[in-house]
Amino acid sequence: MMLTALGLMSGTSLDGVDVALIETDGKQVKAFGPTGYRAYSPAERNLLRQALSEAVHLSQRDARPGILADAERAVTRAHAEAVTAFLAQNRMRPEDIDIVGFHGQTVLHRPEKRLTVQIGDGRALARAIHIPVMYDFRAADVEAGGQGAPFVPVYHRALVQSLQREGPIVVVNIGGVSNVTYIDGNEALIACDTGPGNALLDDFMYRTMNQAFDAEGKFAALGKVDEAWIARALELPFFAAPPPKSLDRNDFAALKLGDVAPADGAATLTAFTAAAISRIISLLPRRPRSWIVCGGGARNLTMLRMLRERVGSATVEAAETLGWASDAIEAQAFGFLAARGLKGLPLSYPATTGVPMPMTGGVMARP
Ligand SMILES: Nc1ncnc2c1ncn2[C@@H]1O[C@H](COP(=O)(O)OP(=O)(O)OP(=O)(O)O)[C@@H](O)[C@H]1O
Ligand SMILES: CC(=O)N[C@H]1[C@@H]2OC[C@@H](O2)[C@@H](O)[C@@H]1O[C@H](C)C(=O)O
Repeated sequence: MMLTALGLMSGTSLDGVDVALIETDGKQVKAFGPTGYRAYSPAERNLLRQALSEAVHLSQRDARPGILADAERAVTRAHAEAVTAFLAQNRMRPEDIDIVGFHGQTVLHRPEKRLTVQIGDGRALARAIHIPVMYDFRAADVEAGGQGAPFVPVYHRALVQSLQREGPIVVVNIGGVSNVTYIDGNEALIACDTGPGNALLDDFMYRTMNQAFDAEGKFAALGKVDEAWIARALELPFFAAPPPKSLDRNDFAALKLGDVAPADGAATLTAFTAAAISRIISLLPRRPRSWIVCGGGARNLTMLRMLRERVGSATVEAAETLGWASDAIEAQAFGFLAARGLKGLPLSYPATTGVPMPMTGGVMARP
């Protein structure tokens, strides 16, 4: 049975809520619908940053001490507003949507402690928007001993099904953190986080240039890459570990560049992201022939160039050039995952999150 699924994603970049509609049976995507976006206000972004700091002390997934309760209310409200605006813009009613997939906002990710925390109240959202909501997608996986991330790989596989490209194919998502999905014919999916995405670079741009990010990678293009710094950073044990593996947004925040010219720092951090992504090649069964890049990092032309320089003769294409809605892929993915969860299909696999067996998940809230 085909479902009309609305996916909602608030990623590690803390920029806002992505909204995307798809028609799916949880296996294939029949049609892509409209997309939407609701930016966080500066005050909301600030609240989320504080929530991330406070969440470091959490030891239970459902505890909301201090500012985390405020942050959760703000996240739920922002998502409700995003859905209401989306429905109005597209002249739709709540009854037109079968299910909402609500990721929430990750504030802490510690898979080694079987802990991953996404704030956002699924029940309150269902009541506010009058649509059934599936949420807490990562909970069952971490509880069973999985990494709890990445979850987008099943959706990447569905997207790649209709694509004519030489395999193995890797889909890379460069968000706050980067993750890859390796697809090689009918073999099992392999996936993992690879290291930093844009988060280190964004934080650096904010500190040194008072800018939220390096638009199109123009600033990094002016700088000189410190390859020795990158080689040292890549010695961290995370990079040599085979998949599955996953990261918290701030896992590399302690890496310091020292006293560098801002453009050189931006160039080095951009190259670090590209180098960490290409580091995965030697940990995969076969060398990928085609790389498809999605997430905000696909708009960073310097990052794309640096990735091209590090993947040998393989092709590197931005997802947008294939007609995929790059910014909406994660939101689409959570709509797709909600449809899968509703049907009891697996969301994660031993080779994507390290969960002992293919695992379904998601918690349902009805209005
Ligand atoms: N025009 C652009 N030029 C360069 N970089 C850009 C551009 N637009 C977005 N980005 C980068 O992409 C980031 C946002 O990426 P994205 O929306 O994929 O992240 P996310 O979904 O929040 O993260 P994650 O996938 O880790 O959850 C921005 O913070 C910025 O660094
Ligand atoms: C715990 C968490 O929220 N992880 C995010 C983060 O952002 C990118 C990368 O790290 C990925 O593992 C994941 O997001 C995508 C949506 C995923 O689960 O596939």
